[in-house]
Amino acid sequence: MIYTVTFNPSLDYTIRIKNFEVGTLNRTNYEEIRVGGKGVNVSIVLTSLGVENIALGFIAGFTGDQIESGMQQLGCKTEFIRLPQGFSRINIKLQDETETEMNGMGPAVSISECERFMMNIKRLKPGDTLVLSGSIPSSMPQDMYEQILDAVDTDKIRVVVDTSSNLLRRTLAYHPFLIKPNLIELGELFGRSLIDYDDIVGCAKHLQEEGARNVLVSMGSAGAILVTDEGQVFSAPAPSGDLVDSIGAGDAMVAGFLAGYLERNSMVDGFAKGLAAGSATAYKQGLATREEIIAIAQRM
Ligand SMILES: Nc1ncnc2c1ncn2[C@@H]1O[C@H](COP(=O)(O)OP(=O)(O)OP(=O)(O)O)[C@@H](O)[C@H]1O
Ligand SMILES: O=P(O)(O)OC[C@@]1(O)O[C@H](CO)[C@@H](O)[C@@H]1O
Repeated sequence: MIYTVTFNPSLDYTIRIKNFEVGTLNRTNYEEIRVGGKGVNVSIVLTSLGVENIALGFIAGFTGDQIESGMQQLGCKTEFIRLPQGFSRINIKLQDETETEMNGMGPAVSISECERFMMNIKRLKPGDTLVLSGSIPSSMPQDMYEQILDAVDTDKIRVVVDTSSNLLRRTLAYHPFLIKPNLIELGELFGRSLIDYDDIVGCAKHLQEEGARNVLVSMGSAGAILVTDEGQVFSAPAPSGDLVDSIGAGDAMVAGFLAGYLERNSMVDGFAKGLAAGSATAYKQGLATREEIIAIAQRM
């Protein structure tokens, strides 16, 4: 079984405003609300690809109800812990010439609720996959990912981590099966901006020395590079297409990678499906469906 973890799921309110101006009234010319949060997005794409999974995390209030029912309508299995107070966040994605994101702080999570969450982790079995995605709300212990990794045997459970650079680095000592930094996050980890192929591969290998097994570096329109624990390096540009909205492309890539990898335990299949799922998502509004991913994969 694959379990995805999203501590702070969201409703993503995507709006377009022509010539957005700060400090004045702006009106939208496009708006849409979708269920979001990194692990939630991974669950939605996995489900669309026919890969069974369970979404874990916390929800609260009317927005939390909407997140849960929205996911269930998409066929996802959810086992969220419902918080007694507050509401799950609404993240604003403002599209103008550029993309501006305003992510909410989300509801407060108490220590006892964190302890309750840890009970979920105890039930993981050898062969399961655990996807740790996204930020940790400020109300929660910032070592929550480490607490989880302390409780699982990462030799027997495949752990995938996709989170901000500082939280990501703290998980490396636990030997996660896969980490997926984007180019900016990888650059933050090494204190410089990365553009050179050899430099990127070198940094990925450095993260392996720090403990990561496989490192998938996503590079937006430039595609991705995968450095495996067997020393192979795969790299490919993104398949061609017209960018519509890249939000969730990284999450789709994680889901595509897992779906592709788990079919035959093949890194190259994971890499190809991850790339297809990421770009298929970037070329449409919202997350790509199975059909859209297959269509892109067929012309790669
Ligand atoms: N503009 C784009 N054109 C084509 N493919 C893209 C584009 N943006 C993203 N992708 C595809 O999606 C993959 C992941 O994208 P990206 O590197 O932006 O991840 P990310 O920063 O984690 O994304 P996000 O946080 O928005 O989910 C890329 O490797 C690529 O295959
Ligand atoms: O605030 P976090 O947890 O870092 O990221 C949350 C988020 O921006 O990531 C997803 C896209 O990857 C969105 O659906 C969601 O709004």
